[in-house]
Amino acid sequence: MSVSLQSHATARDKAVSNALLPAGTTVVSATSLANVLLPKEKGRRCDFCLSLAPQSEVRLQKCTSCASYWYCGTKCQTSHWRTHKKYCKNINRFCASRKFEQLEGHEKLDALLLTHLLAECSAGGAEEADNPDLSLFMSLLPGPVTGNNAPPTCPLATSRRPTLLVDDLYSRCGNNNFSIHSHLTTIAHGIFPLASRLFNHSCVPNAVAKYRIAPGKEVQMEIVALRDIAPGEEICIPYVDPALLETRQKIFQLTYDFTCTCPSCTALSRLDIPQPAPAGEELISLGTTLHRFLFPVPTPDAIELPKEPVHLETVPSELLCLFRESCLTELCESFSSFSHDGPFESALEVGLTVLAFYVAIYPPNYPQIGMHLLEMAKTAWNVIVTSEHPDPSDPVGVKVLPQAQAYLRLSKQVLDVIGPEGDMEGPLAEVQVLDCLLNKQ
Ligand SMILES: C[S@@+](CC[C@H](N)C(=O)[O-])C[C@H]1O[C@@H](n2cnc3c(N)ncnc32)[C@H](O)[C@@H]1O
Repeated sequence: MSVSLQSHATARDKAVSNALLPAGTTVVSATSLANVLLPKEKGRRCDFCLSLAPQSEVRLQKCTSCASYWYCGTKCQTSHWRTHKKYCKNINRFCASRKFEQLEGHEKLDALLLTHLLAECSAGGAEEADNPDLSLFMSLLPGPVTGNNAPPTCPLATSRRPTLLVDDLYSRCGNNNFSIHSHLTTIAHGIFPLASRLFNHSCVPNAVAKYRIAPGKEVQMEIVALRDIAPGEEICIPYVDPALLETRQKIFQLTYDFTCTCPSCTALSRLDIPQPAPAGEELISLGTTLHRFLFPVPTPDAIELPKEPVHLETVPSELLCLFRESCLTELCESFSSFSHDGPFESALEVGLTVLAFYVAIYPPNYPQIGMHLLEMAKTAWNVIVTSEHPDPSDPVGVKVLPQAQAYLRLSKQVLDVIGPEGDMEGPLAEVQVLDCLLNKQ
């Protein structure tokens, strides 16, 4: 393995690289011990491999016994039966019970994940000693949420009662629960003990988790280096979205029981971020100043992405009020609305400000930056194809085409580091299609 554990002053251990790991390297790859689909994905995706139902009319196969679990084929259904048979007969009664009905949405998901985990513990050959993944899971640090708060679980049909206590399992679930995502959309939650054992959190991480989803194959988590990682350097991943500038420290304390001391949190604790957050016209005007500060180039097509994380201390003090969560939320909503419904020119303007925020908040090569640049390239393409050309000597395309090409080039530069992820036919395929269209112009 390219990493080893060393002791850490406050986090028990940390993962350090054994050699130079170039950007894009898969540091660790693992399958889940247990996972659960989000309710919105039930029936759309296979409950075993998590892949989407084919686009055609071919439907997923239901489990004929409970009719509540769906599979893309016999192979997945057979593989899932090893654990699914433990709760298949009882799951519908459990989900219709008052104690389950009364739970909040996220607690229902936890209850099902815990049920899947218990089924794994009681499946044949799954005693802790026989199952390295299970013993690794039990070696994880328990979180601050103690077992007494464990949600109800579905009764299991088994003569082999799990020897592990529900409370002990649950106390390790909250702080070791990954959001499985495809192209940045969360589709499921999962337990990946090896990644949990190895990686601490940073809001300026040098690696991220991605998931490979393919029909008939267990979902694979890969931890990918975002930049070159030097030998002996600690490898950290983000536990929560670093864009949660105001709430993330609270989440670390409540869910993970630590205070983050990464360079971004240290800078934020020293800076005096003024209240109230700007909104409306003032937000647009300050946001434009932020993008001019971060991209001091004459035209948008000359933009280059910084090679190092932006130090928040270097941002002019009159722009610090932008680092309230409501600012990015408002700008992202405007970008999304303009890029869907137009005017597309306005989307490009707001989009540049969103890009400036992302570059200030996320480290280089962070997936959100690449995905946003792809949306910018698509929007620029929409400006070109929807514009009327009243003056043939000055078509909009002459101005916007270089922008579209620049955004696409930068998007590819970022997304290539992370490589293929999620369901097939993702953003990298879109980059290819757009590349053909733009280079024909
Ligand atoms: C998934 S485990 C990470 C592996 C852990 N270091 C170990 O030795 O098992 C998560 C726990 O590690 C600790 N941790 C993770 N990141 C940390 C950080 N940046 N600072 C302090 N503690 C951290 C917290 O106790 C957290 O609940």
